[in-house]
Amino acid sequence: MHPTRVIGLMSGTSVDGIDAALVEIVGTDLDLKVELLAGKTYPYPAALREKILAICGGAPISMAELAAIDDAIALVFAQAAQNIQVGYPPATLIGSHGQTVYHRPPGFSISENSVSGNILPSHQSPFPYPQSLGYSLQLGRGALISRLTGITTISNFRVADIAVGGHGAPLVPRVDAYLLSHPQEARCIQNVGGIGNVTYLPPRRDDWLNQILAWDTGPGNSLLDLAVQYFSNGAKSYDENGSWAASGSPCYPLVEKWLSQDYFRLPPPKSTGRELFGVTYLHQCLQDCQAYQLSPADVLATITELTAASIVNSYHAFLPRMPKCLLLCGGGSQNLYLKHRLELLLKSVKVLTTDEAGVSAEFKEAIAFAILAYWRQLGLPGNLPVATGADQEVVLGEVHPVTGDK
Ligand SMILES: Nc1ncnc2c1ncn2[C@@H]1O[C@H](COP(=O)(O)OP(=O)(O)OP(=O)(O)O)[C@@H](O)[C@H]1O
Ligand SMILES: CC(=O)N[C@H]1[C@@H]2OC[C@@H](O2)[C@@H](O)[C@@H]1O[C@H](C)C(=O)O
Repeated sequence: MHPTRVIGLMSGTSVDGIDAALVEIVGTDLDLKVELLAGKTYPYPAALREKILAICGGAPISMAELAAIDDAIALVFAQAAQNIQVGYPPATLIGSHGQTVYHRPPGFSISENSVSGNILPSHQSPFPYPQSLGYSLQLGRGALISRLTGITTISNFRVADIAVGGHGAPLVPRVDAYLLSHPQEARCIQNVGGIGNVTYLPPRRDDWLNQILAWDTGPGNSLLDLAVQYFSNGAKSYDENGSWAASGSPCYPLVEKWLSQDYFRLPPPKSTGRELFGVTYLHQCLQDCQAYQLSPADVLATITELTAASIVNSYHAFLPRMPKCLLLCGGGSQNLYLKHRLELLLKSVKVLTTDEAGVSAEFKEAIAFAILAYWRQLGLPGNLPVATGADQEVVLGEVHPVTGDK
């Protein structure tokens, strides 16, 4: 069987840049195999990053600006796709996640969403209006990426799952299941990006697929990155290796207070984003810290502890049993202090990275969107209803074929 060469493109909630992965894929599920030929992160131009972070933080934006940013993002994504395949035979498919700028889990009605005036029709609608559907907006339109690269592009992966009642996130669990499950061992795959998310994989026997669990654990690096920027007056964007936090001490009463927040108690399926764990949340944390006269290093240690404890507590609360092993991925897997805290809190659970199980910890999400695009082309479902809360499996992604003239 000839492998299919696919490019996966992803920019996550850290908004640090575009992760691009050029992969070769064979098989479809238990026989799925993926080889990473090249992986690279292309930082966003500073002005574009600032604009995206402002929108994510709720800054008002005109429709004209939205259109311009949508295309600016598509352009840098297309450039990333062109660059990653230099020196290789061209890919035949791109899976582009785009940039999330807004995410609303299901369960809110339109009237709860800061829309002034009643915008719903006053007459009786012939349809039962799905008041509580989620909404998730990823910018960087696939049609433009396809046009610029000359490669069929799949984008907008989250909307089909949302339309059948799901959160549209996390979408990586089905990929985790086929790439990282183990025949005898229960594992957790923990991504620590801007937001953290876990996939629990029981040993691969009997009804294992139906026993997978997954959810967003809460903040990954989002609060930590914002705090580092604040304390360094913008000179640093993250706590490299966690060494700044490691020089302080966590304030446990504050960690306890923050952990009592509703999101952490909510049972899965659940998803979140910078709308909750963003600038406003950090300001509240900084205000709470004042009462304890914490140094910047102590604040960073306390926020890192929140990330670690929210992850571990959610396992105790929502998993049928603790896993044998935890495989970390995402940028936070390089934070040695966070890893150390997780090891201490998890006691007998082995903490490794997905690299040690053969899947790049840095590029796993980009690889996942290459696989989701490949499944889309084969007409195979990409979501895992137990992870997203959808009422059925669905094929994910909108196809933007190449139009002929480039
Ligand atoms: N050497 C390092 N030490 C500590 N933290 C690091 C290091 N390298 C990267 N990070 C952290 O990882 C973050 C980027 O992670 P990643 O690219 O996985 O996030 P993302 O994909 O944007 O987020 P998400 O998974 O939520 O969509 C950086 O913002 C930084 O906080
Ligand atoms: C709406 C959105 O972009 N969600 C991201 C975010 O970043 C991490 C976590 O929250 C996860 O649920 C999701 O991304 C990964 C790739 C996913 O869908 O599995």
